[in-house]
Amino acid sequence: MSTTLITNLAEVFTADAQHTRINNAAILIEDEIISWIGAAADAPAADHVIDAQRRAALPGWVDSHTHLVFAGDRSAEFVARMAGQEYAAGGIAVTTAATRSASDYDLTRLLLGRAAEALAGGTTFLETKTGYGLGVEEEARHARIASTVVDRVTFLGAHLVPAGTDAQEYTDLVCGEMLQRVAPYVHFADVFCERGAFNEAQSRQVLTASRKAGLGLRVHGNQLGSGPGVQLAVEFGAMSVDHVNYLDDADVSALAGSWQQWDPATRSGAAGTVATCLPACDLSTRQPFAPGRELLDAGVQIALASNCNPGTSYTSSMSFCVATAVLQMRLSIEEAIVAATYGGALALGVHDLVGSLQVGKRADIQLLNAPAVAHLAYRPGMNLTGPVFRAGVLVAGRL
Ligand SMILES: N=CN[C@@H](CCC(=O)O)C(=O)O
Ligand SMILES: [Zn+2]
Repeated sequence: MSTTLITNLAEVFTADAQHTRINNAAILIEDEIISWIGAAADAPAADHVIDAQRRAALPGWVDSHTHLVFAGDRSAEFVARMAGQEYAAGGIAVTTAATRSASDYDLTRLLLGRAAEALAGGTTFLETKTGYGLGVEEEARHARIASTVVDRVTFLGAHLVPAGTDAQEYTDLVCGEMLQRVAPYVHFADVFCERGAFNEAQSRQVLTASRKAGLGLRVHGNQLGSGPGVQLAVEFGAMSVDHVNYLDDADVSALAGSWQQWDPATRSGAAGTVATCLPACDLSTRQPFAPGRELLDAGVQIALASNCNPGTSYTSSMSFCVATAVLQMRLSIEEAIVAATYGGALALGVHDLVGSLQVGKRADIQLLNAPAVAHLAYRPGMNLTGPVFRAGVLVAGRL
């Protein structure tokens, strides 16, 4: 057993249930686990000592929603959108064509590069989705490649009905052979329940089959307009419903109802459906921000994620998402950090492992080149990520 003490921290924000903040602090790591946190003056001895030079520490980001297995470029679509064009689900087909023609080597190389960018930005736990294959062989290939790089993989065969294919036939394929082929590589299944993608009946079919296959469920819902996505997610006990831009009172009540058996003070009980807000996507598609403030006030557990993908949100910067959530969505800095760490972990069902700095949790820690975590929003657009530790090992940045 080896111990490492990170000391001389100006501030530690733990992202625990009480949003505990400790000034002049230190963190002790035993192998890959946090074994002690407290005032630096009281710190135990350790085999190795790291002087954090008055930096602030917080948990590594848990990015619970990305689409990183892709090739090609859609910057022209983005430029057209900035000139007034509306975002439509059909853009997915452009990336699908480019991704299908990329070799395993190229797709892996591209994915590794994106995962490294995320890590350098402080993301220590990463989910990604398939969904640019849209055929049995391609979806299985993308799932297999993703499973070699990221922490959790989500099957999103139900992203778009490929051109020239009958919607019902394609949904049957997703729920049958495709699901069977990807299942060994994935943890979750997702469906894009939206106008131009999958309707309520088709989404229901995908969720039913995926649940039967033993996968955790997620839904892309209420992104481009109001619709049945949120209600379906709650009805099926999905772990998250993501986007949530267009919610009515019944949607918010349904989400809040799903958390009734959860005690936020002890973070115990039966978890409901996390509402995942994607502020970088909202900006890039010129959609209204998801009502994160209202959801929190209603008692809903929320997550913030990057939704890094070539169509709607080509950034993996969780710091940018946190700053935007504070500046534009009226979350406090503590609420935004918790949503981007513990909230993401809850959405992925890994909250006992990562997402907060607590004794017994994996030592996924990012240090900021700043004395307080408030600088994440106070200095928006600045790259403040310093050394990043994953399972107690320095994996990015410099001491
Ligand atoms: N909304 C569906 N899927 C992605 C966008 C995919 C694309 O346009 O390529 C999203 O989460 O925004
Ligand atoms: Zn998405």
